[in-house]
Amino acid sequence: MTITTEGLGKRFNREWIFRNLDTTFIPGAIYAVTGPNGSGKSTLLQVLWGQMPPSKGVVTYARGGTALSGEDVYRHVAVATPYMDLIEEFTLEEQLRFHFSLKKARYGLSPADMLERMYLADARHKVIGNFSSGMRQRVKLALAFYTQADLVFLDEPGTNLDDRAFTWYLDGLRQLLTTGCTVWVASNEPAEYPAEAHKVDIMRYK
Ligand SMILES: Nc1ncnc2c1ncn2[C@@H]1O[C@H](COP(=O)(O)OP(=O)(O)OP(=O)(O)O)[C@@H](O)[C@H]1O
Repeated sequence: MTITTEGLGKRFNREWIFRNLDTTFIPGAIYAVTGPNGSGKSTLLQVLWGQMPPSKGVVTYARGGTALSGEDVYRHVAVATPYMDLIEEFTLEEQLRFHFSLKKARYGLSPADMLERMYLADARHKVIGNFSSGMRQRVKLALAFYTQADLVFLDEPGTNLDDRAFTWYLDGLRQLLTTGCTVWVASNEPAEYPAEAHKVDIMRYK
């Protein structure tokens, strides 16, 4: 899917978070959205995936040359963000089964395959409420990686990951990039995205 922004801007009250963003995001590419804390990286991602309306300008979506309504974009989106909640009362297996009863899985994976790939098979019957912060982050990333989606938004993906989990994340990201989807990584940490990522420095749009 191609996303085009024209004169895009977002403000909260009187403060412009970003403005005058004219960009085309092309399928199969990876974008690193960079900028200091509080500069607007998460806000830009939310505007791009249609969760938040812009204050100015437009975002248009096209899939295979056909325009797509902003209201239908959510069907093609997978997201992992710090403010996204998992279902605390579910076990990991229930969480996966629930999510993938609504969304199609990527790579033809079953929940059992996913548990193996996430190195969390031993925690399949543990309730999410008792997961550590690093385990939660792996679940969020796995849901984003393993959902069949054209657009994948990863906000601060390396948060709380230990070295082994970070390697798992980078492997998953690399594999994702072979599928032709478009990926956004909002991060100030260059290790969290490959060197070929196109940079979108939010500070240029203040
Ligand atoms: N719903 C909201 N209402 C008012 N202000 C908001 C709202 N959401 C975000 N902001 C403000 O917008 C600015 C950008 O926030 P955002 O979370 O997008 O930054 P960020 O670059 O992702 O930060 P971080 O690196 O800390 O995650 C901040 O000043 C924040 O306080």
